[in-house]
Amino acid sequence: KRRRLETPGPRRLPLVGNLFTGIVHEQMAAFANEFGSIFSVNLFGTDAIVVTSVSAARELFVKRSATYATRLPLKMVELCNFHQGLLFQPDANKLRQGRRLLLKGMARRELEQYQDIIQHHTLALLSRLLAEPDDFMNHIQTSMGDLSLEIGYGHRSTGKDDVLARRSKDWVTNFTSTIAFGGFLVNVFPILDRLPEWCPGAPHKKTANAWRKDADNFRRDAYEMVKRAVNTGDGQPSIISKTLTEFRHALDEDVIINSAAQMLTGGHTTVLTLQTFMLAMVLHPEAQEKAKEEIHRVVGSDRLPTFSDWDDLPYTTGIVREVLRWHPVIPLLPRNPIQDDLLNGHFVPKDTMVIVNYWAMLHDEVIFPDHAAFRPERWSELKIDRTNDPFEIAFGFGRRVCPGRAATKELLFTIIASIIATFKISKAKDAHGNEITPPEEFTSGGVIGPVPFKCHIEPRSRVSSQLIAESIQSARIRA
Ligand code: HEM
Repeated sequence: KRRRLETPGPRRLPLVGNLFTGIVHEQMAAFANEFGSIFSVNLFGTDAIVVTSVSAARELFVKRSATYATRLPLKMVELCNFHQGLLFQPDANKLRQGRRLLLKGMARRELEQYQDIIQHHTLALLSRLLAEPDDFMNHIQTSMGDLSLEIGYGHRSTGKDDVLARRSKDWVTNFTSTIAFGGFLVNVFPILDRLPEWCPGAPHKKTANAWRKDADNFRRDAYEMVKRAVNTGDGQPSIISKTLTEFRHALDEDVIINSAAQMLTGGHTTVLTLQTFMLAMVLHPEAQEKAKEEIHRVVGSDRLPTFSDWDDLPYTTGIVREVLRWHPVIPLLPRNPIQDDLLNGHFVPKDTMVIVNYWAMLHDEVIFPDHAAFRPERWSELKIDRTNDPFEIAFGFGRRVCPGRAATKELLFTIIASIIATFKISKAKDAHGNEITPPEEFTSGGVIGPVPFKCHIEPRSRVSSQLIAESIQSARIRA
């Protein structure tokens, strides 16, 4: 018999529960003002707990990590067999193995061996921005997708016609579509899966069958490609080739296949974060100018910034943190307790969906006054610590914290600082010469990014274009 949640929360309507008609994570954050940082909601009959403060998140996901380390898959994720990666892995042993693989593969000291790959794709992005600036949204996606594919599988994309890169892109797109609660009706009403495929209420079945087949084939083909190369001794350095060479016997083969593919979907968050950065630069030219002055003063104009400049560029690091805070790419993500629990004296049954509201934590008005504004200077005013640093919040907590966090910090800083150093990003103009101000509008779903917008991108000077060309040349010589 279903027991009702006793945790206080907003009043529900019959059948539908709490209706969220606007931006869900913002509306869920607003309820915290009335009900505190842990409250309950009902989503079309499913009871859920929402967590909106860092201290509450640490209490649950760090102190009570054994209870809250699980994340149950949404129905569509399960139907597509996408829960075999890491994000929704239900098997504790496979989860441990998969996390070991990625944490080891993506550790900062490991990344040093991939410096040439990171530099290659950073420069590829800069040169694409130089050649076809209007297509910047796609360039970011292509460059970051290619980067993940090369670090993960040792495969260097040959460009638009590269079959593996296209299949990888499809896998990432399909995976991210399934993880939005409202993206498929069957996620909201799992009972719909009992309908036969021909029934109008079950269009998800055909999609799930096709996506499952494509993903299973892609993940296996990509893995077999590396395995063959390792066996013949001509594998390029990559996370999988290293795994196969160094600790193949400690891991199940299906864990290697699925965890590596999860890295590609994880990498998509950097695409959306960099697109958010571009929007911030168009809307806040003053921030862009300050960062440019800082970079030119500290780094000079005869080399591109690298991660070793992090400590010397506080305003630029403020931009990186503010981009992650302003519109976090993952605003919400669930966890589920593996046993009944008590929260502030309120009963939480096993398997309840506990929604972590990262957006609410990063928009806490007490910690981040004028929270909706993009203000990189707030990071010089704040004493940065675990209660406010986006690198300690936007990447999750405890046992399930993002394994890509250290790599992302390095990558985002290097690319953002390099773009600011070499390009001026400003508003595009319409046919009459009027500036077009893009709206601060974001997609909805499990991972979010800005809706496509236009901007004007030009090299800061002839020296900037030369710097990009020379960096490409010297990278080629080194390779
Ligand atoms: C801006 C960039 C990124 C953000 C904001 C981000 C954020 C997150 C968050 C919030 C989680 C859930 C953590 C939790 O439940 O406590 C997560 C998990 C994960 N992330 Fe990231 N991530 C980013 C980049 C990456 C990258 C580059 C990778 C590539 C390896 C990656 C791979 C993963 C994986 C595999 C998981 C699942 C871990 C698990 O469930 O145990 N992420 N990420």
